[in-house]
Amino acid sequence: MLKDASLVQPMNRVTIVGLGLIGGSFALGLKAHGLCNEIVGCSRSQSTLDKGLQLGVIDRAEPDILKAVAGADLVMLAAPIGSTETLLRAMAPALDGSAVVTDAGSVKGNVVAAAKAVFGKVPNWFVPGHPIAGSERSGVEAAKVDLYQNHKVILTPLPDTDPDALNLVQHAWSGIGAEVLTMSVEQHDSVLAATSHLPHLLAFSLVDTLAKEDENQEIFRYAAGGFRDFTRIASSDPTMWHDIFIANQQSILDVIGHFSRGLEVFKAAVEQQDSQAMLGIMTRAKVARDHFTKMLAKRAYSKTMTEKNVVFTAHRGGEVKGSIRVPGDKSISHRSIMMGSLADGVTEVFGFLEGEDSLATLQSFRDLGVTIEGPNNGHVKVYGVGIHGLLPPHGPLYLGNSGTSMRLLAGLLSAQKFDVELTGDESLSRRPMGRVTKPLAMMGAKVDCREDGTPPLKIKGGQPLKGIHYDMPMASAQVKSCVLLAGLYAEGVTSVTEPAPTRDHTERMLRGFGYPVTTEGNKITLVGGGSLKGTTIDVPADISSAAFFMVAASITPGADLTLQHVGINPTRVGVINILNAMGGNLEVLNRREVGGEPVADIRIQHAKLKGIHIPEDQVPLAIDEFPVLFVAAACAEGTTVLTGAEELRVKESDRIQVMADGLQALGVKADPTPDGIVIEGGAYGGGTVESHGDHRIAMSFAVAALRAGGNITINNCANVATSFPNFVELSRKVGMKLDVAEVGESNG
Ligand SMILES: O=C(O)C1=C[C@@H](OP(=O)(O)O)[C@@H](O)[C@H](O)C1
Ligand SMILES: C=C(OP(=O)(O)O)C(=O)O
Repeated sequence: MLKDASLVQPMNRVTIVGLGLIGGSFALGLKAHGLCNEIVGCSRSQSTLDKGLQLGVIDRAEPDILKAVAGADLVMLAAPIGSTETLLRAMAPALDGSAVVTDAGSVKGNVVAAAKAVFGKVPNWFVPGHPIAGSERSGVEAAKVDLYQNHKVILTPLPDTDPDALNLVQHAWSGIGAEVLTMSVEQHDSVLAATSHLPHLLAFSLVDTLAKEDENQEIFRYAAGGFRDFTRIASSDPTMWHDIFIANQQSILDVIGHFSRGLEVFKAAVEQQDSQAMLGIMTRAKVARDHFTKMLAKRAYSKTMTEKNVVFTAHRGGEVKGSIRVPGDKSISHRSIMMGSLADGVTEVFGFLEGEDSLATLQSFRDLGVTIEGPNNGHVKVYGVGIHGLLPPHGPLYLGNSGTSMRLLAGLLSAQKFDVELTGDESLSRRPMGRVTKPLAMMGAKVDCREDGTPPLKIKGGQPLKGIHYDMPMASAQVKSCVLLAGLYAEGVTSVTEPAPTRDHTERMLRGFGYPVTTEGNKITLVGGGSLKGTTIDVPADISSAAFFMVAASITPGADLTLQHVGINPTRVGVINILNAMGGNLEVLNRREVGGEPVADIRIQHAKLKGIHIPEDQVPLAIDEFPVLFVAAACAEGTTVLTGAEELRVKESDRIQVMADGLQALGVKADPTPDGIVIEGGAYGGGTVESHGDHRIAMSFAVAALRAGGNITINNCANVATSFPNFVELSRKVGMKLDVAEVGESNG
């Protein structure tokens, strides 16, 4: 048996049994990467062996299988899977345990059964494998040196498989550029039945069906585009696919049954001209397909901190001039999908934020069975399923970076009949969820998190909820909304008191959907058991995104900027109040009300800012704006003191510490305190800062460059897309000088 040390040495001899596209490409890869000194080819066909020698795929041809296998370090079985048992039996006398044997068959259950039939049990030197690569071309002449480059190879070791044998096979595949995964034989066969065997079967069947039609000549003459794309794989090798359909019979029959039921549903929708059902199927399919395409191209749908490091270089200086509209409000966008889904009838949303956070909410409701069209330029159409119409999702709901999605969904889903799990990215997985699981437990919900109170959240379905009064220990709109959304399903009255006013979009929007909610002082109350009626929602521009430009204009000499259609809900205007209290020049113009939310245009001109002690009653009203307000403080004359803001420590990052570190790196005197920060204004330089994957930190330091003595390099900025996907474009439009690059791997 080859031991570990041999892994760094090239193998002495590899024998390929069955010299076609798959075996030949493996041989070429091993040779090209110097992983093997000699390749022996074995085939029943002399002409194949001759071709293999001629093309340089093999070094030696050996038609006698016993001779071919003797003395090999590795034997690759790459013949059609129907012949596996015969070939193993033929080579058995030459296998004394010194060679590792692997295979490349598309089905693993039958290969394992063949090995058992020949050897009594699966030998520990046998490592079943399957490269997920191929082409509709076959034969040794189609072999390609890079066929497996960046392709997946699945190995299905058994409990007894020798770890050294597994290592050797893994090393061979990864050495030729493949990505090696392991899974069980059963899992492999059912996954492949769905993702490979069924599509091939359908392609063969469709072409055969059409070819039998009388007018087939006509059909094929005009069959371009869709037909060609869909049926490319019907040119694959029939013998090989025959063997696969026999070998993986049960899994294939299961998946054909599943597919047939889906086809029947689609057929009925077409028959009945049921537009909602048809659009539901197709939008879900399109989204899923786009998602897979991005995943396969390694561009994640939701940008996370483990991806490439997106680096902003914010050049010192620049202007802030003109008139822009920032994207839609994130809080309102989340809620529009949630309530639109629970409503009876259709809800149309305009101005929806196409950022990763609100898209995570949208995707979750698709996963919960809701048909949602769009977003197309901020237009979303939600076909509400009614308050009891959500369906169990097929897996955990992934909420990316979005705390709002997780906490609000926790409330809403704790009252459903089905179990569901909520997961998120690295940052969200560190954020406290005890603040929602506690009141939900009081209502009778069963929501588990990790021992330290962090996600994932596992919600047990079928729990009857009862209304409670909850006196919130912290000012949090997410906790308030979570309890109120659970309250929709609870028996009796649910009420919440908040220690300070927080954003009231949930209450306003529930009323907009015709659900009575009362607010008396700091107490919000609703009664469970009602229903929501679909409506139209116009999402104003997000004041939290506008805030970056409010500060940018305030600190930049000569600046004069108008921000259009900004939501100025009184529970959100802390940033305007604070900047004006610092001596800022912000005018609120053209006030109007759109769909229950006040909106205005805001004109900001440069002003000399001065440091202040920020009034604590403004803290919840500007909770997301503090990172950029700290930049304003760094540009102000004198000292700015923030207190009562410990909540900032549990956002996407610890925003007090991370901002203090970044400001200090630029030479600003910034002293963090447990519940705030003390910042001395004055001149500062350039430098490199870490955003820790927090969108608001990244954008704040981009703004800081307007007054910096040098350029500012900001690491880990991919998550700007969570709340403000066109931040860079709009920054440049107003005259800021921002460059973006993607480098290496992110370090989080
Ligand atoms: O309800 C909401 O939409 C939000 C509430 C706030 O969080 P907390 O409730 O944790 O303060 C805020 O920071 C977040 O960006 C959005
Ligand atoms: C705190 C924020 O969002 P969330 O809690 O939804 O992640 C934010 O956007 O600043």
